[in-house]
Amino acid sequence: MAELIVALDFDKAGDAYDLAEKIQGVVPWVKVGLELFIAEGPQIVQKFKAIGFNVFLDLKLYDIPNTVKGAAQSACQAGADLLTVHLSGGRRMCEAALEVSRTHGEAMKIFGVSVLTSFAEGELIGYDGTLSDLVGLLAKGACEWGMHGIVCSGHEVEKIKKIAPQIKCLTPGIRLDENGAGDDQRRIMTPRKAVAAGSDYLVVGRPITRAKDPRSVAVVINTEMNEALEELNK
Ligand SMILES: O=c1ccn([C@@H]2O[C@H](COP(=O)(O)O)[C@@H](O)[C@H]2O)c(=O)[nH]1
Repeated sequence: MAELIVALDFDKAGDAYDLAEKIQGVVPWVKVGLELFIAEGPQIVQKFKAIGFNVFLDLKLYDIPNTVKGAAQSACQAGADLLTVHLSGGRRMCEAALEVSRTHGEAMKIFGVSVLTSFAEGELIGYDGTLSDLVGLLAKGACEWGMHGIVCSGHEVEKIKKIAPQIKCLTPGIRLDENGAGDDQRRIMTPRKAVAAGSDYLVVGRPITRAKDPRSVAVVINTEMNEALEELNK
């Protein structure tokens, strides 16, 4: 089953709650990212938990292992269900976050960010290969290290699932119109195609948060996701 996560990229708790109220009952997860977390602090996580949402804390940690371990501990205490670290932080850094998760019965899952969906081919400094190859390489590491999941664009999901069928894929860069996001995202995909490719979680921000009727857009996305799943299970 694929699940929808709505990215609450706001700088005020009030705006985030207003949006969360509109999607309650339709969407099981909210994402708290850097903007909201820095503005409101870790208590924001508990507040969304208290009103029934699972919380994806997308802090994309990248630091020395000891610092990441401390940050993961704080995230776990705040009540996050899922935390991100950058896979490019390497084995020891990712394992430091995983150790915290294991100490707490793996209640908080650790997902590794591969290559941000805002990158297009040729944009990574000092790297001449394809982004798909780089994601594949990082996915192999993620599997060896025991990561719970990988953050990747929809275009890399099939490749990752071939390398590691058991690992979860979380996909941002979701757009209802696949012809172009017209924004900062570069590797985009429709909800239907991302689920058909095998993605387990779709993260959607602006297509829902900036819509006139966020709940209706969330319903449309859920419908696409369910139809794609039914097609897969035929
Ligand atoms: O590679 C990545 C990793 C994380 N994100 C996050 O997902 C949402 C996407 O929001 P949209 O408004 O739908 O573009 C956002 O919070 C990012 O921080 C990502 O886009 N790409």
